[in-house]
Amino acid sequence: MLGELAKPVMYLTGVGPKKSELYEKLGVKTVYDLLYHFPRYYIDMNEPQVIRDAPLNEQVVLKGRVVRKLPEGNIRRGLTVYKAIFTDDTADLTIVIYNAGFMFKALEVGHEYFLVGKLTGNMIRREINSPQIYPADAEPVQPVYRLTEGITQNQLRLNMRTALDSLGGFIYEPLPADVVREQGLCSLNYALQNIHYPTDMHTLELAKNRLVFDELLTLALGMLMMKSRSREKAGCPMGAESIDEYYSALPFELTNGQKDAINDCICDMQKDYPMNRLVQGDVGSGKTAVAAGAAYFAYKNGFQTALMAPTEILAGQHYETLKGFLEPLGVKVVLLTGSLTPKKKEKVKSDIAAGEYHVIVGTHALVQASTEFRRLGLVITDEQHRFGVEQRALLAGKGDNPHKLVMSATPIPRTLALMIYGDLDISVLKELPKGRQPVETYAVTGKLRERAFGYVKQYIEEGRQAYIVCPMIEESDSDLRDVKSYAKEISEGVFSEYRVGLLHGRLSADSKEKVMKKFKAHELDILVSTTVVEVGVDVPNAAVMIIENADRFGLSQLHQLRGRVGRGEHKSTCILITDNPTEEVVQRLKILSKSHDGFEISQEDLKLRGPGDFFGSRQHGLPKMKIADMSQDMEILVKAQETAKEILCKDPQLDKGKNRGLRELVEQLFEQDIAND
Ligand SMILES: Nc1ncnc2c1ncn2[C@@H]1O[C@H](COP(=O)(O)OP(=O)(O)OP(=O)(O)O)[C@@H](O)[C@H]1O
Repeated sequence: MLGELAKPVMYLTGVGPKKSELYEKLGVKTVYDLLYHFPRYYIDMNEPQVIRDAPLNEQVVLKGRVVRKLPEGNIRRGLTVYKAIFTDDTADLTIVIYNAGFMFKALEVGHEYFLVGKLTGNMIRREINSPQIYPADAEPVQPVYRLTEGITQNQLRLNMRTALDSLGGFIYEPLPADVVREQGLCSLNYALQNIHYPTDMHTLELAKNRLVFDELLTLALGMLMMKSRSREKAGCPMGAESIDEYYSALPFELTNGQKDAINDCICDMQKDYPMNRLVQGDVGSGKTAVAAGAAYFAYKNGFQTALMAPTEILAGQHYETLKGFLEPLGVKVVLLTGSLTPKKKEKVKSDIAAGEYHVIVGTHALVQASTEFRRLGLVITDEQHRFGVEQRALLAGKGDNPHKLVMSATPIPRTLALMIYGDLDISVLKELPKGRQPVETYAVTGKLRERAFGYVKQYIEEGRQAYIVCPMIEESDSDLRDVKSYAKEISEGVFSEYRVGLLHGRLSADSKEKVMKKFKAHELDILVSTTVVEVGVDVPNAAVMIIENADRFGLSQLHQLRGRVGRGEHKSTCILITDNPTEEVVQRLKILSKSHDGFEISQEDLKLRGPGDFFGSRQHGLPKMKIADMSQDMEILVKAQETAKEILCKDPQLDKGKNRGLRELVEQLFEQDIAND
């Protein structure tokens, strides 16, 4: 299908072997890769500003002519400055170029140019330093690409032009004609020409829409095909056992959401293909009780359950919780982590293989090839976005195609969740357990730290516990707080009469576990910690949290951190301290004082910080997107999903001739992902 496009870039006129090595650093090996190396942004010269009105100290686009070139000056050795006077008849300015004599020489008096750069000086004497200069007949929208050392913007543009021209206007169209028509898309040929060299912003929009649609459609097809493939295989169908005794043994009444989610699982696990379900719930919504219910159902049916957590701390905690819920009912629970001694590990593993344990909780050690199960029926993963699709598949490969349950607190819109977890069904825990009060949240400057400490004291005196979170482990050159010196300072100073513990990621797994155990058992009053407490740590008696350098964290992360308090019936407080109270920081932190809804907060975070890492595909284990941004391209995402469903409904394996191009796209996208890992 690729034909000409599969040719190595080396064979393009103007590239050659040396440059093609540099191109590899950009992930560009073939002409196809080059064409899909999309611009980061564009410079639009369609509507240049007039010099007289152009603002100072901002990026501007100007059009005019060179009036005069001034004699060159040598500021010091190795630094030559070239100047020219430029006008558009509303005002003049001086172009200043350092060292790049070739650029200066190319300027011709009387000729017209576009200048792109920052105007400095004042309204009487304007200057533009080292501007980008384009002849007046250049293409009006100029792409700006991600580069690597040795390849300049102009070279890349030139090579791109050559690549586009070499295709002679013909590019294989992978989408079926009816899809292109129904979705009102432009052709792929048009899209590729115009994503690089749009004549204006409208053509760019058309091109972008088409390419984003292609990418999201491919992704949606792939995810749906994975889902249906897993349904083809027989699973571990279970019988309709009652789990009433689980409900009655719990120390609390489940919320309706929790009950529905457990029922969803029970229903799924009775089918003859494996369950693939995501339980999504905001911080503290009680996902573990859902997991335990599903595990108990598997137990009643004579199957083992494996629960995989992202950290040792969490694995330890899940182990304690599940033991508490399930052992009174006769279920044997065991913890299997990387930090067990080799001898102990061997023993635990052989007991698991012999079927001595019913529920096995652990970290990645669980996925190691050497762990054998006797009768694995259910695999639960916590916070799956840290694992990714392939890892999940690895664990699921054990046993006889077991049921799969994923728990996630990541608040993402449903459509997006469907895409990210496209191969999963979703249960959402909408409400929090009864009696929870919203965590009172204050954003203050460091000046109020003493008062914040006063609050903490008050809580401790009432029998509660406190977290203090800092961004760093050790002291560094930055002004950021670190847990080590902080813990020392407060335990020798303001909190000397209390028990202070220290937790961070560089402690050994054993020490981490010990500290967490002590904190859980209320043998510590204050835990000074890095963000290792962020995900899932559950100590309901902890009711106050101070977060230092709060401006360093994203809102969603702060929401996760804050979610460590307010998990019991006690009134709770979270104090965000910042020594950088700019207007923007204050606005951002205020959102947390107002909202307690993870979904709303993540939307705000998106608006303020842009998609960033949160939607980074690596986090979700999805193939990398080249142009689609799943947080921004929501409308196209929905259309792509609908189209994918329609196509697969008629042609589940994309075998038909007209869908063959799509099939190749799917294979390419998913294979590439595996290759990159
Ligand atoms: N229905 C309920 N009523 C009262 N308490 C509950 C209920 N369900 C769970 N809990 C308790 O609420 C706390 C939070 O539950 P859990 O740790 O499962 O939350 P989570 O959804 O995993 O949250 P996070 O994403 O923050 O880790 C636990 O102490 C748990 O025992």
